[in-house]
Amino acid sequence: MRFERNGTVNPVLKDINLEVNRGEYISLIGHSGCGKSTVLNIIAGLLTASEGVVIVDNKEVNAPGPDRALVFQNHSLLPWLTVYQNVELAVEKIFRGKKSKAEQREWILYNLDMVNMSHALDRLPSEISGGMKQRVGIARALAMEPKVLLLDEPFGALDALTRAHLQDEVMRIQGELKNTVVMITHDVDEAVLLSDRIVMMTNGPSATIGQILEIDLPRPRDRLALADNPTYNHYRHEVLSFLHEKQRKVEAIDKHRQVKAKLASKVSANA
Ligand SMILES: Nc1ncnc2c1ncn2[C@@H]1O[C@H](COP(=O)(O)OP(=O)(O)OP(=O)(O)O)[C@@H](O)[C@H]1O
Repeated sequence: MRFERNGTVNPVLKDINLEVNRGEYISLIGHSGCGKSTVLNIIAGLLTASEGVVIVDNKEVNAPGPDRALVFQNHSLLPWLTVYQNVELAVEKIFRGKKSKAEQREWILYNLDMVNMSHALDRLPSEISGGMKQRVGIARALAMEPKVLLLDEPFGALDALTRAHLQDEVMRIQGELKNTVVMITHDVDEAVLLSDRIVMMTNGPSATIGQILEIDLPRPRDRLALADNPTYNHYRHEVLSFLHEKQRKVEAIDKHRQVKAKLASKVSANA
């Protein structure tokens, strides 16, 4: 993937080749700016790859579609609609002519119940907490019955307790519905806890997949029990060492640049 701005070409991603199985939970992890959101936006059809294609269910996709629902870090609810109406909007769009009004209502309630939001159906987004907004965003995405759920740091803006609670809910829902999920995260514990595979990306420019780690931990997973589990800690260590090794490289390159710049300034001062 290349971005062009003011006549300058910026190569962001290169050779991203990833096959995701149906029902699999994949996390993308990598340093800030390496291109994770770009990958997700290409899958969502919001960006078109400079080269290559995205295939979902044997079909090439190059525009947004209801088969791929995206949930952002900053909950994107419409502020003038209630919790119920926010989900209703998506459900009406997808199921118009396919489900009756009563069936649609049942489906909206079912999905809001799934994320434990049945108690706040008539509240506006401004009247609920950040974690609750994120739940509604997830319910709205699930209600679209997407083939692929795309989560862009869905828990990033939440406090630790709410984050843990919502992670558990997403794990439970995914266990029930067997959604295919691609999630961006910066949180190593979150990646290990939730994923079947962790895709670790190298630093940009021309970022690519550096390593893929398979997380072979039985489900359902319990965060407390896993804290003392040596296999869990091994996976955690693998991801941390990947990220730190890459980080060291960045620092090494920066140092190299600093040294070069210092030398250059000395040379020009002596000239
Ligand atoms: N529309 C765009 N036009 C030009 N450059 C872009 C555009 N979108 C992203 N970039 C650049 O592409 C690179 C990757 O950005 P991206 O947002 O995908 O990274 P990221 O890994 O998701 O970062 P973060 O973890 O900080 O959210 C960055 O250098 C960014 O500045």
